[in-house]
Amino acid sequence: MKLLSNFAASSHRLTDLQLLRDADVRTAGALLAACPVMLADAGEIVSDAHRPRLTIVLRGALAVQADGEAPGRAPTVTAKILPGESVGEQSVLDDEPDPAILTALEPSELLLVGADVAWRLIEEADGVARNLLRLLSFRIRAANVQLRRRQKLGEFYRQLSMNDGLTGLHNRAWLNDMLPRLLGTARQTDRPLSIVMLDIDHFKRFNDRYGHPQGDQALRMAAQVLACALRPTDYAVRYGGEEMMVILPDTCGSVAALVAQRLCERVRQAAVFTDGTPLPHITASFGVASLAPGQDEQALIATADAALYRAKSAGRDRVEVDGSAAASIPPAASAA
Ligand SMILES: Nc1nc2c(ncn2[C@@H]2O[C@H](COP(=O)(O)OP(=O)(O)OP(=O)(O)O)[C@@H](O)[C@H]2O)c(=O)[nH]1
Repeated sequence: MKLLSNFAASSHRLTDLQLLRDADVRTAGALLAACPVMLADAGEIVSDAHRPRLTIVLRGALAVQADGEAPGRAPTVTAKILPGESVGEQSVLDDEPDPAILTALEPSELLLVGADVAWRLIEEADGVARNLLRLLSFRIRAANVQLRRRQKLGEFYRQLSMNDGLTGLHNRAWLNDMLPRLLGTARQTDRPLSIVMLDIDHFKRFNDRYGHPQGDQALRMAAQVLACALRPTDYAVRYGGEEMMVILPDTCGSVAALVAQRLCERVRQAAVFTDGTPLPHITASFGVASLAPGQDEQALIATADAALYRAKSAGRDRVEVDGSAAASIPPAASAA
């Protein structure tokens, strides 16, 4: 930066400065008179990493870049400071150098006010403290809005990472996070919890015969059946490939078997359409298990999987519950 003059010798007016709006300009003028007015070239870094100070833009513009950027990453511009505006108030109040990086966006004239003068302005020039409070309050509100936006965005991406892209159901990451918690709640409240594992029947044949996109459509349809048939307190998860899981909190095995039977019928009855053309109906096999004392999530899933395997072996398109064949639905005409 190049020294142009002190503020008293410059042509800039105090009343154009945001911090001095409606303030005691006579006192402020006397305090600022000796402060240097500097000329910064476009792209020049003008921040002082060693001392707290107020930088007031008289002409041109400054970019403020947050500190702590990862090396090699393009820094993020968090604010643009225009003529009349200032930066560094927080550093003066904290008596710490400003960690932000200030860069001139164009040839700029800057008034540099050291922390000692800035404090005298606050204490001696009426109106400066009020303007400073207004400014800081505005910045806090703007920072809060930005924070809320980031939180919402973070939540959006978190949700996205917890959902299966094809079916919209919860995914395995969600299951790994949530199932232990749901089991914990069931144990703490001494309430039952059941799960249903389901697997589309002869899905390989369906894919081979009608094509993978049509198979995808069948998976979406099955997911929709689950989403529509369950209570708001139940959860549907895409467990893997063509296998899905339903979690039924507060539900004993016999009720879970009825739910599974209802799902089995609805999957069988639902039509799969591609481009408006109906394809043969699909079926699915279901295994039901209820949380037993001392059982963890792995054991619970293994029990439901074993029941599902039995439903497959018994002819598919049916429901099997825990160890016993508690429910069985006769197979209907299917694509296979
Ligand atoms: N279209 C489609 N197919 C999938 C997807 N994920 C898994 N599959 C297919 O699902 C089929 C599963 O086949 P298998 O495990 O042999 O089981 P199946 O043919 O359903 O036979 P059973 O389970 O014994 O009734 C495989 O061909 C996979 O490619 C998917 O996202 N989309």
